[in-house]
Amino acid sequence: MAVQVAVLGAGSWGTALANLLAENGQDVKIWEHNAERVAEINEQHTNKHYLPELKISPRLKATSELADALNGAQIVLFVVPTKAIREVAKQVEKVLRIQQARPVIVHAAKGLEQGTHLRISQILEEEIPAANRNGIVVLSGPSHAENVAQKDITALTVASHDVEQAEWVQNIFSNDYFRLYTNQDVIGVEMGAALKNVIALGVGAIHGLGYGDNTKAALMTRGLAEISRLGVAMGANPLTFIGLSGVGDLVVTCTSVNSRNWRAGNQLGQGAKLDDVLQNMGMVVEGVATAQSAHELADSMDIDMPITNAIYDVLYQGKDIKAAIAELMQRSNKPEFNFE
Ligand SMILES: NC(=O)C1=CN([C@@H]2O[C@H](COP(=O)(O)OP(=O)(O)OC[C@H]3O[C@@H](n4cnc5c(N)ncnc54)[C@H](OP(=O)(O)O)[C@@H]3O)[C@@H](O)[C@H]2O)C=CC1
Ligand SMILES: O=C(CO)COP(=O)(O)O
Repeated sequence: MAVQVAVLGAGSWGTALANLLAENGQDVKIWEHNAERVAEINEQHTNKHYLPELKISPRLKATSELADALNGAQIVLFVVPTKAIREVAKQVEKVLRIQQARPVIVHAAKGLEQGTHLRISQILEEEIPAANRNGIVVLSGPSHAENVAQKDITALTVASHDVEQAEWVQNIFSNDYFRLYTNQDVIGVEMGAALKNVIALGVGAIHGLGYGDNTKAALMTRGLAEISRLGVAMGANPLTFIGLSGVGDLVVTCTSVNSRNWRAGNQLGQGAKLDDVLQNMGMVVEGVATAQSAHELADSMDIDMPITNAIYDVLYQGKDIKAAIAELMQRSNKPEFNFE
């Protein structure tokens, strides 16, 4: 039987996921605050701004009324940028309370909240009381919306403390090009997802500056080392960082022109100003805000994250990228691993 799903956010990823679910035979309503985009999805079956190539399934219905999207939904899938999660969750909570509903909450966002440094599932836990949610599940992993829209074979992680719930969501999303693996390490999955965006900004920047493959491999590998360091200190399982939501997502984001984070970094490396880059992107570049959260979090926990800190300095302190690279290279010599 079809499962009723409310998808919140008709950006690139929300549209790709909602369309996939509709094509899987689920009953999907996508909520979008922009009424013109709602009309475009319902009447033209397109979303030209975010996914210009996609022909959207006529099974997918869009609405600008949150209560309409949530009415009867068994799954509520949050796919708005990190900075909008709390605000949208507050609106959802009000509606679920009136509807006396208790859906499974799933999110596919990748970031850490600015100020609080919270992971997305923690924000959702704070804003939606247990009486109005039947667990929280995280969808993550190497998955550019553009590739999923083209039905490229894609493998992801679906994470929840409750393995049965993760398996239920796994079955609802799975098809012949979209394969999901369950994982109970919610902290590791969310931390890998958030922090790889910062490293992708750095890899884009060194590409823009003309550095070669050795430099990119070094940055990605040492980037993963510090992502794992912070993640493990927060309670993650180190193995998660060699999985799809760790190295998998780091690789796809650091090597693809589809990545907004990589593209933003590339433009910065070529000398563009951050404000101009963000304004011209027309889509969210999560790594910029996450660089600040990760820098502050690592500082407060006394975790060494030299690459993330260097990227923070470039983005927020106006440091020259070449000077930041030189400082990284002048650090004292170290062993690769500190085996206990
Ligand atoms: N794109 C991708 O390939 C992937 C993205 N992700 C993650 O998914 C999340 C969403 O990204 P993505 O879809 O790419 O982002 P986009 O920038 O493509 O789209 C964002 C969507 O959220 C909406 N939105 C923004 N702010 C609000 C708000 N306050 N209230 C309601 N709606 C809002 C936007 O509406 P409007 O257009 O009106 O501003 C738009 O529909 C991010 O955390 C990203 O890291 C994860 C995997 C893949
Ligand atoms: O998370 C993503 C791919 O897995 C998308 O990355 P960008 O936000 O950099 O486009």
